[in-house]
Amino acid sequence: IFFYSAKQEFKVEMLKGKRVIVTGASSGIGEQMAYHLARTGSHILITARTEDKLQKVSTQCRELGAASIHYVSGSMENMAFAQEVVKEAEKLWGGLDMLILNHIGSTYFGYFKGDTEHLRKLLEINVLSYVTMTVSALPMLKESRGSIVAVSSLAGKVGTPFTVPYSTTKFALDGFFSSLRQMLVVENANVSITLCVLGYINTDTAMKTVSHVIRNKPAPKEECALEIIKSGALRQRELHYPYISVTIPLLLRDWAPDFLDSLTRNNMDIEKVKRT
Ligand SMILES: NC(=O)C1=CN([C@@H]2O[C@H](COP(=O)(O)OP(=O)(O)OC[C@H]3O[C@@H](n4cnc5c(N)ncnc54)[C@H](OP(=O)(O)O)[C@@H]3O)[C@@H](O)[C@H]2O)C=CC1
Ligand SMILES: CC(C)CCC[C@@H](C)[C@H]1CC[C@H]2[C@@H]3C(=O)C=C4C[C@@H](O)CC[C@]4(C)[C@H]3CC[C@]12C
Repeated sequence: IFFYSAKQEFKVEMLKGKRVIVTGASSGIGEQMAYHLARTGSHILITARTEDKLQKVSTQCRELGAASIHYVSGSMENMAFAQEVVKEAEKLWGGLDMLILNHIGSTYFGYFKGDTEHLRKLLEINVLSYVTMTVSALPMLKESRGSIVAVSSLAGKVGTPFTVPYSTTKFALDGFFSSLRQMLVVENANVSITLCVLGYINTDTAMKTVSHVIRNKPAPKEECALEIIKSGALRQRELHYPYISVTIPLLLRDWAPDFLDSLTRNNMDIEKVKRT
């Protein structure tokens, strides 16, 4: 099976002229995904809260060769806004080929003090808005035999310390999208779901939040963004990026969980985490 099932190769033409939504595209990995999509000549709709940043990203996308570029600004705390973004795609293009869910609400890397309200808000932004957009986009995606890409984390597959609310939301994405993937097969719907399991990436937010604590080197956001887009276009079930630093912990997870837990802690300078 290994030798005869040659993997399909990614080609730029796969995305040329495709209609794609990218959320959280005003900075970090989402911004880089918009640039890669622009280079492949896709129709792009980007969203986040900060309008002036979206404007700058749009200008850059136009220069890089996007077939078309639009943005809508608003907060994913609001489910009506999540629906509105999908409706905007329908208005613009009358259909959709790929939905890339990438935004997250801001969170802390530190001690969990039982702040249920923060967790509730984060569940809304990181999970419920993903569900809302998926539900609104599914009719169009079924029609186009399109793809859903959900950006998650190693912290949404294994327990990492200091990320209690964040990990809660990312584990939930695995539950929702893995079960939905099964349902789409049962219903004979040809819509692919890709869950992206990412390790530590060098975005400004991540560097500001954890670079003083995490000992290993972050992977580049540009390459990360490209791998996410490729995995979506190839309709892969999961992306592990960076490959080794995600795949090894996932292999250890079910067989040596305590060992993995200690490995993860040893990778951090725990003394440097603020105790406020
Ligand atoms: N960087 C890392 O080390 C890792 C990142 N990931 C995942 O990668 C993805 C991207 O992360 P990264 O690029 O680092 O994050 P960034 O902080 O750089 O980007 C987050 C994006 O989400 C937007 N956003 C924030 N709050 C809201 C809101 N309430 N409503 C709508 N949009 C919002 C931000 O724009 P604005 O503020 O303008 O709204 C921004 O565009 C996330 O899903 C994250 O979990 C996974 C593993 C590791
Ligand atoms: C087996 C171990 C060596 C691996 C440990 C990897 C750990 C340390 C890595 C894997 C995923 C990473 C987090 C992540 O997914 C996203 C964010 C959000 C961002 O805004 C702030 C940083 C934060 C919390 C990252 C912190 C570091 C994490 C936990």
